[in-house]
Amino acid sequence: MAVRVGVLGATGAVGQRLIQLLDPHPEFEIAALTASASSAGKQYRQAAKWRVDSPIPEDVAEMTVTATDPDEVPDDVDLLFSSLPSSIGAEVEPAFCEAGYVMSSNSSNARMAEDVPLIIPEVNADHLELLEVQRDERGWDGAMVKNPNCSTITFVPTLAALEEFGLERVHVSTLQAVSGAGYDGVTSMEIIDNAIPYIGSEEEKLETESRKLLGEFDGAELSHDSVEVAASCNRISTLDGHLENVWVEAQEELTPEDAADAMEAYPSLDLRSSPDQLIHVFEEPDRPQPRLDRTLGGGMAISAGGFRESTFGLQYNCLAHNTMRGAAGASVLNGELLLENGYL
Ligand SMILES: NC(=O)C1=CN([C@@H]2O[C@H](COP(=O)(O)OP(=O)(O)OC[C@H]3O[C@@H](n4cnc5c(N)ncnc54)[C@H](OP(=O)(O)O)[C@@H]3O)[C@@H](O)[C@H]2O)C=CC1
Ligand SMILES: N[C@@H](CC(=O)OP(=O)(O)O)C(=O)O
Repeated sequence: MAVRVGVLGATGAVGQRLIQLLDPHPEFEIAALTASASSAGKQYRQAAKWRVDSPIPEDVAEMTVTATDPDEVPDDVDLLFSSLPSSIGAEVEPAFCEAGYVMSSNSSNARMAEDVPLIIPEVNADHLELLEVQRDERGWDGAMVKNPNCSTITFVPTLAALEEFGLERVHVSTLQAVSGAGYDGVTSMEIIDNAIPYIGSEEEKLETESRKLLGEFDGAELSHDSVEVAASCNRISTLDGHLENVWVEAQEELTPEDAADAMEAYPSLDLRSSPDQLIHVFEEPDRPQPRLDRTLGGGMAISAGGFRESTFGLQYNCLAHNTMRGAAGASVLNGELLLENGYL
């Protein structure tokens, strides 16, 4: 029987992607949709300005949106996907977990909290056991799992593939699509014929979340990895797909061929939304490119290419679809991991 799920922030850009992925999902059944007070009580088709590139699912369109309040969500909903603005998430997500709901959240609040697992299933599924610590400390029947920032998700799997070489220092520079800023995030007058070398708090997120993801969980505490990470983030005028330039200094000798082989061999999982091949390695020097490569693996694969030796160690480029692998798809994958591990 399918698990009954709810979407918090269901009318937003990420909420709509979540509905697009969850509606046909064989393991999940959409049973609750929440948004702000101005949407509560409306039919979903009236509350949401549907902008996703497939028709609005008819059964979802007929559902009534409720306020984002634990008392408004039916008790037989077992899993919540949250795509709320982080300031709202910080207020309401703990109340849902306290009320017994298990939550897979995309919002950035609490990602760095010591007892909150920040998960990319193919990289650190073992960190999920941190939920036992979380439940002990907070007295929750529910649980909270986070997925990282979309730019973090793009480069961390490639670093995980190189960990055996002893990562010391990483520099990453991003070229981020406009969809990452949301529908109203940057105006056409700002971004056409332009690039913006600033995305608020993004650099700090890449630098800290990456070390948490690559850290070790010993059954009681999570220690962050010692690799030093420096990031520089830029908005460009692509629609979807974050492209990143990465430089890696390692303890061991790390040639371009070693790196390409390690990434190609890095395993995926057999969760329903995991791609068959997690990291696609391109030999062509001008790939990956956002328009050509963002939909690989149904938008859930990472791609990499342009491997070369540089003054600052190994250099390469990587890419992922920011609203699929980087947001809604990442939350769904974490929901599948929670299901597989008996949390639902
Ligand atoms: N856009 C993207 O590609 C990415 C976004 N994210 C993150 O995901 C989250 C959502 O982003 P996005 O979908 O773009 O945001 P949107 O602004 O498009 O959607 C926000 C959602 O939250 C609801 N909401 C707003 N205020 C409240 C409130 N006071 N109480 C309850 N619900 C409220 C909105 O409801 P209503 O329609 O009623 O206002 C809407 O459903 C953010 O934390 C963002 O940083 C992460 C990665 C990528
Ligand atoms: N800041 C990201 C999207 C985002 O909302 O990130 P976060 O999930 O960390 O809030 C971008 O602009 O591409």
